[in-house]
Parts: sequence; C-alpha cells; structure tokens
Amino acid sequence: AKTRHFKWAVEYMHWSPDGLENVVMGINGQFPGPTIRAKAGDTLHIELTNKLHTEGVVIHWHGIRQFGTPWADGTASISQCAINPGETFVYRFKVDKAGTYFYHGHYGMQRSAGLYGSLIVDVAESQKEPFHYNGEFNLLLSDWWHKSSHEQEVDLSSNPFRWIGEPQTLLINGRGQYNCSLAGKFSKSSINPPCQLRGNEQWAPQILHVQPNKTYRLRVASTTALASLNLAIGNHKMVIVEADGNYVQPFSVEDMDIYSGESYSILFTTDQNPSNNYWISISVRGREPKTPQALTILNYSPNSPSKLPTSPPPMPPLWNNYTHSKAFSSKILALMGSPKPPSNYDRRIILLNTQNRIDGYIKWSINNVSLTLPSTPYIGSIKYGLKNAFDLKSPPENFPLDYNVVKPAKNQNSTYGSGVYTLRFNTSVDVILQNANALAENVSEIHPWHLHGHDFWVLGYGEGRFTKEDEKKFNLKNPPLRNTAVIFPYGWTALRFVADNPGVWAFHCHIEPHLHMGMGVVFAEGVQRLRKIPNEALGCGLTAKLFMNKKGN
Ligand SMILES: O=C1O[C@H]([C@@H](O)CO)C(O)=C1O
Repeated sequence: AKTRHFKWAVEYMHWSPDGLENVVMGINGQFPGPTIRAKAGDTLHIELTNKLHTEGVVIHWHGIRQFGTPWADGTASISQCAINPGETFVYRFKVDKAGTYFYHGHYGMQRSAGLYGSLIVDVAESQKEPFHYNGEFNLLLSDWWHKSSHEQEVDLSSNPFRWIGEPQTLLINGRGQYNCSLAGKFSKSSINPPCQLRGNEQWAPQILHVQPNKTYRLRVASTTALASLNLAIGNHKMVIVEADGNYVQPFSVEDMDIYSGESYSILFTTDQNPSNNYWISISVRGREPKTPQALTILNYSPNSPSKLPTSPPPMPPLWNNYTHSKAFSSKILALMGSPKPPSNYDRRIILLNTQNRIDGYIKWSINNVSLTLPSTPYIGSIKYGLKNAFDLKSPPENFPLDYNVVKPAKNQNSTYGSGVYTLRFNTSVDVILQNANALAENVSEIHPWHLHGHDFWVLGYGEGRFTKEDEKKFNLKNPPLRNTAVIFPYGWTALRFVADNPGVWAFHCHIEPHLHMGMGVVFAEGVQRLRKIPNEALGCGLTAKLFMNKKGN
C-alpha cells in the first residue's frame, strides 16, 4: 500500500459547464475537480488550500468510512471547522475498500456550486475483481443552475420561500448543452437546434470510444443537488455489479435509476451493429422533468464520433412511474459472500420526514426537528464535554401514533434543533426512514438518505406507515450494503448498521436544498475512544476558546 500525496487549491473560476459562461468552484483550475485513483489499502494525503477569499470550505469523501480518522470526514460543524480563506487543512485517511466513490463540498451549498470530483479505488495489488472487463469509463453526474448557489441559499432561507426550481442542465463529467441538442434532428423541441461543436469546448460531451465485441465497465456516481436520474445506453443491456463500493449479485436491466449520493458499476458488451454509434442518456425521474435529457455518444471504432445514432435517444420511464423505480431498487442484492447484518437490533430509531413551517419559513424536519448546525464541531464539543455547544437533549426516537403519513399534517409547525443521537458503541442500530405527505396535498417526494462513517444494510422498503409487523419481511439473507438509500413517496425504508466507528456522523437527505432546509440528523458513537483529535480541525467556536484558555496547547 502507498501513501498518495495531493496539493489542491479550491477557487472560484469562470467556466462554461453548459455553453453559458458562469462561475464554478474548481480545484487546481479544473471542473469537476481532479479524479483521484488509488488502490484499496492506500493512504490519501490531500493538502487542501482555500483560495476562496471570502468563505470557508471543507471536502467530504463520500463513501469512505474514515475508520480511525473521523476528523477527516469533511463535514463543517460536525467533523471539523470550515477551513478559512488562505488556510490549508490536511485530509489524511485510508481508502480501505475498492469501489466507485466521489468527493464534494459539505459546507453551505458548495456542492451546488460545482465542488466535486471522482474518487476511484481499485482492488489491492494481490486482489481480483469478481468480474472481467476489457476497459472502463467513469461518469460523474450532476445538475446545474444558472443562478448562483449563494442566491439559491438566500432564496431557500427567505420568507416568502423561493424554491430553486428544476436544474437548467444535467451534466456528465461537468459537461452539458443548454442552448442546443446533441440529438439534433431527433430533438422534439424546436428551441434546441443541433449543437455546433468542435469538440474542444468546456461543454462538449465526453465521448465513450469503444471497440466492437468487448466488455466495458461503466462507473457512474451522482452528485446532483436535486435531480434523481435514469441512465440508459441505447440498444445495450446493462449488468449492475457494484453499488456504493459494494459488490452486488449481477443483474441485467435496460435502464437504471441513480439518486444523488449513489454510485454504481455497470458492465456492458459492445455486441451491436458496429457500423453505428449509440446514445448514452440521462433523464430526470421523480420530479416533473423540466430539464432536457443529457446525452453523450457510445462511439464504436472506427466510426466518426460525430456520426449520429440511427435511432432517437432512449425514452426514459415516465417521471412518476415509481413501480419501475421500486422494481430496480429491489433487484439490488448483496453478492454471495458479502458481510451479513446482525440478526437483531439493539435500538430502533424511526425518522419521520416532513416538510414544515417555522415562523413562516419552509423547512424539512425529522420527528418534528429541523436540523441547525452549531458553530462548534460536534466532534470537539462531545470529546471535550462542552455544555453550551448544542442541544444536549436527545432528539425524538419516533413520532405520534395518530400522525397520518398520507395526509398533510394537522399541525404543520416544527422547531429547530441541534441534538445528537448518541449510539452505544458496537451496538446494532435500525433506522426506519418514514416518508410522509409534504405541505401541499397529494405530494410526497423522493429523498435519498446518505450515512457518513458507515455502510448500512438495506433490509427492505414498504408502503405507508411502518409497523412492527413489517419486520417479518426484512431481508436478512442478502441485503445490499450501501451508504445511500432512497425513500419512495409515502413509503418507508429500513436500514441496519453497527455503531463501530468512533466519531460523529451526519445522516441526511442528499438533496442539497433539503439538507439546507434542515433535513438531517447527527449520530455520535465512541467519541471518548478517540485519543487525539488534531487541533487544526477544531480552531473555531468553543473548542478554539478552550485551546486559548489552556495555555501551551
Ligand atoms: O423542498 C421543496 O420545496 C418545493 C415545494 O415543496 C415548495 O415550493 C419542492 O418541490 C421541494 O422539494
């Protein structure tokens, strides 16, 4: 195993992600940020310098569990203080499991501003993947707004509330087309004429060049701020083999859903007519699509990459065809030989997701608490037993029996909170994510929930309100291990994990505006087992005061 060193500078820069010039957050002059490639067991050493001039920054390594290095998780207010302008913070951690990962900003709405990139971990030198392929591609999916993330943040925090709306463009590896369509003559809308591209534009699509009769691995990860996506490769079947850095029982599909925070590996074989090229398409699911499909080309050698496919781009399933989405999710099962969940739970926490009002401001709440992050990182205030850093009362474990999850709430008001669920070390924890009706009647949305510091087993999905009876249908035989799981409208999702990683871990909806509106909780476990938290992570809030008072620290 190696230690891999990186020196990164984060800054705002002019860029044209979709043909319109805008401002993005870049790393070392690149958007998306550089792709990290490592081998399982390697240590990454990333010196991150904040060149933003007027705001802090942190980077979260999504899917990396950070065993023994919880201060490197990159969550402002939770695992560290935001890095101040001009300062450098060293992220040093081990990548212990092969898989498809990514990294992104986790402060304010910096992910929406374009602070993200790919992190690919190959199997260790002596290991083999449980499948074969001749070549691979990596697609990082995102969504793009022409309004700045700062303006979006103000819009979401205002009364009256201003929703950010649907993205203008979907991006594949940071590239999309706003004013034109790659589909040209196939494009149904007359506003989007065929694109005139030379290929060297920042917004030119990244073409996938393939040879006939080979098998390729397509890695995909979604770091969208909002959009749930459906991916298809025209005329080609896809075999899913990995999800969130865990191998799954291979299964074949024509199209697949991917929610924000998820990653997959897909195998496909170039067994179609080699004189044609084919579409790769990304479309919006789960919200009424107002954003055009993102497209790129699967280019069979020796065809010209500019040769248009002979048929129109794949037709995605209807945006609200949840039966289709649920069928896909339920096909994801662990590969034989994967770690199994404990057969029982020590504690079950039920988390009701609701849209609420607090003093007229629109928020999201969990068991009627809308998360507000404190100014001192939890990891420091818990370790040092600071009393006034956050709400010391534990948040609710459940919600009232008479709450009807399929109707708008009788009382739509909620409260702010910063409390923590303290988990007993090494215990088995069940989390039931319970979806409900939003503020408006007959509305319930998809929420992809992401857990830091752990993978969890997805034990099952169900409709309506979860009851104790439902646990009889849990899959304890081959549930998939993941770090992100979706709740479907009006449904529930059951997860289990072992609280075996000392640290403080965010668990939240990966939709950026929803997190901003309070849709998350905080878990803490075994914090007293941490021997030394680097002071550089805690130079703000009450921990900074503590260090100043303890002279010589
Ligand atoms: O949080 C959200 O707010 C809007 C809508 O519910 C209110 O405008 C929306 O679609 C969300 O997902």
